[in-house]
Amino acid sequence: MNFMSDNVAGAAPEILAALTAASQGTAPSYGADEWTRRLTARLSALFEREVAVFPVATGTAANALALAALAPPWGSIYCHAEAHIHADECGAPEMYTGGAKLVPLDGIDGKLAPDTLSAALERAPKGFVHAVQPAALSLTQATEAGTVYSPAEVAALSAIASRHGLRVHMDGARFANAVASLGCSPADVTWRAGVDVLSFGATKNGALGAEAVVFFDRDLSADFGYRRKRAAHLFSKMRFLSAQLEAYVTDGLWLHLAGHANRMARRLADGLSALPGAEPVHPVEANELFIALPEPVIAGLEAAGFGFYRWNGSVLRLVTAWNTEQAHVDALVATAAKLSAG
Ligand SMILES: Cc1ncc(COP(=O)(O)O)c(C=O)c1O
Ligand SMILES: C[C@@H](O)[C@H](N)C(=O)O
Repeated sequence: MNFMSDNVAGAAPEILAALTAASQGTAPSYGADEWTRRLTARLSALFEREVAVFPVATGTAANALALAALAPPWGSIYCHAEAHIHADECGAPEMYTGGAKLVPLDGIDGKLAPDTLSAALERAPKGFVHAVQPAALSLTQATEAGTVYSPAEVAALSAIASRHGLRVHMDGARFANAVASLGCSPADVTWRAGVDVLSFGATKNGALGAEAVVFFDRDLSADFGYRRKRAAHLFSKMRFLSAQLEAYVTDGLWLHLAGHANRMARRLADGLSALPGAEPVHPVEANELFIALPEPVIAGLEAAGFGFYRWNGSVLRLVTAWNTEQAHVDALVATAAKLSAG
């Protein structure tokens, strides 16, 4: 029973069926296929705006290449200190931007606060030739702490960024979990709130391996095709990425899958939080939970074969997925309760 990450889950049957269907016969390559054409139309409808869509295979590629479209080599990119682009992408954003500097900022529960961003941008040495120049803000939605930004919170941060001439990127590796949690429209929490480009994630939520860079300001995507090709992310059989993504956003599958993951995280958090010595670290607003438990309980859960990250010390990270079984959630809680009872 593995709660290490939503990355450990398999692919949803609807996605696999779409791949099988897309594999019949031949199709034009490098994105000239019908699935890729339809995907752009579907995402334009979903976001209520004509968008430019570029499927890639990983979230890191989506983030790093999207940021390269927003920040020049001499630019700076403001993000949360726990942001995946800062902590877990091995310098890919810095490489693909040609050297832009990430500027990590602290924030409670994995979220940036307007005052923090504003103060950082006020003190940035704009026009000083010896210093990197503020170019982009990157927000993670849902965050690495399992929290979400409301549309108003995104809009407030984007407004500050815009006042200082920055563009706004959203790392949406878990965008579906955020939208399912917020119950808002995808447009309201992206372009209507000032976001210029979204890394639209699907891999963690039922796809086999597919992400899409979605430009709400299509002018910013003018050179992106070259960036993607040069980064070796232009798939010759693009239809197999696009078929996954098309199925993902058809009939609300993406939100159905994310809603289940979020409900399982909520159930897990409610069960564990009731145990003696349990200390939740962040609010549970999507499909991740961070909780401190007594060491004997943690060791007992590990011995019982449950999979999770020891995030730091006695704090665990547990992540649920589109197919997390309620019985597994209840088994973990019951085992922890038994261990707590000594
Ligand atoms: C918040 C966040 N962004 C981006 C990524 C990158 O995705 P990938 O591992 O596919 O490069 C991850 C990976 O799990 C993630 O958790
Ligand atoms: C790298 C690791 O954090 C991965 N992004 C995950 O969420 O599981």
